[in-house]
Amino acid sequence: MNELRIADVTKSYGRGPGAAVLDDLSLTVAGGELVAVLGPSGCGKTTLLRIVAGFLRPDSGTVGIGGRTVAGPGVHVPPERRSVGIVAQEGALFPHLSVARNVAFGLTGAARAERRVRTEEMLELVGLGGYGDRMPHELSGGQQQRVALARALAPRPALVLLDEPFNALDSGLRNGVRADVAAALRATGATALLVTHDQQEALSIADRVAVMRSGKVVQYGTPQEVYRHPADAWVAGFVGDAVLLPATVEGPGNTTAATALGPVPLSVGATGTAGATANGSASGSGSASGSGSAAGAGKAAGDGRNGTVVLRPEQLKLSPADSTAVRGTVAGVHFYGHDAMVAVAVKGVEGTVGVRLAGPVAVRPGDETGILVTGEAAFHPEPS
Ligand SMILES: Nc1ncnc2c1ncn2[C@@H]1O[C@H](COP(=O)(O)OP(=O)(O)OP(=O)(O)O)[C@@H](O)[C@H]1O
Repeated sequence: MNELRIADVTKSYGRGPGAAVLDDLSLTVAGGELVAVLGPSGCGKTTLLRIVAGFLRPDSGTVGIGGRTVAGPGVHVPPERRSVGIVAQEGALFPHLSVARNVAFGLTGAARAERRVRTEEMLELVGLGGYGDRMPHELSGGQQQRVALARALAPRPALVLLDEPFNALDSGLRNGVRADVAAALRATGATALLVTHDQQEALSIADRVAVMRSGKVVQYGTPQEVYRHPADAWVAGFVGDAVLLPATVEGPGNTTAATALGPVPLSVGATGTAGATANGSASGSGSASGSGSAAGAGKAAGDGRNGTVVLRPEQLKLSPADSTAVRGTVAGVHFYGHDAMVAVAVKGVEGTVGVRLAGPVAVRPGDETGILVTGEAAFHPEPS
């Protein structure tokens, strides 16, 4: 299978020391896997993709595709010889060529009949069978992106690189096209690296997510691992809405933390006492584990240790104001259709606490309410 192995890659655009855009970055994508590189604008995602594609050379480190080194000391295989298919953000189809000729573009070595069969097969795969004679401008944005994927997959590349491919699509269309693209990639067994700054996109379609910050992979794990056990408070906030509470470990076995919302049970290993890593790096390649290892695993953390508890808004519930729960005041209600977020001001918490509600919202700003925590939380000790 076509594994992608990025090892110790460093790249700077030459603005002196400290200007490294990629900082000793390592990441391994197993053959047939779809990995999303998720990070904020400017963290180096596109630079990484361009190095893998061969449009840029790393300052140091190596890139291997399917066991062959394509970039490294003294090695630079040009892009067209890397067996890499690329799906760009938008507008990447040749406007003067029909859909079929766009898809067939990379099939130069094949006989004409074979090209026709492969082209139609790829268009079927992306749900556009019979569209071969259309011109790109006769397609919607989502259809154009699916043609771009068909074109990338047609020559059976070892690796497919997708650079924010759904950015230009409106939100109604985006979910459907994402799912179709992920399904098409899986159907061909292609190894794929998708770059995005959209956490929903990364979590919903990738097998694993590499969270990038300032040129480094700070966490690498399955979507659930990254969401449930974020490596640090920054990752927690970046991959979803997070409630961060100052906390002190307490209780028998250090399994609970005292917070402004009352005692919160900590997930196994969350204080480093149960020996489990919580950031999912154990199931990764080992080459891209988070530097801020989740929950302080391995660090001595015991009763009285201070840190931060990370909860998700869906772990919080409202209860009657006269219940025994911790009380707060509703500061705002934001309705999103499928759910709503209620912001609650709680004594001892900076800002407000977000509570996600799936059903009807019975509270209004100014109301007193009780607030309950359900489930377990990750704990990040303060550095000692
Ligand atoms: N050709 C270049 N010359 C100099 N600096 C560059 C060049 N290309 C990118 N940079 C800088 O490198 C950093 C990383 O850029 P890159 O495009 O890789 O980030 P990104 O994570 O893809 O961002 P975005 O999501 O906004 O596309 C940025 O600070 C950017 O300004």
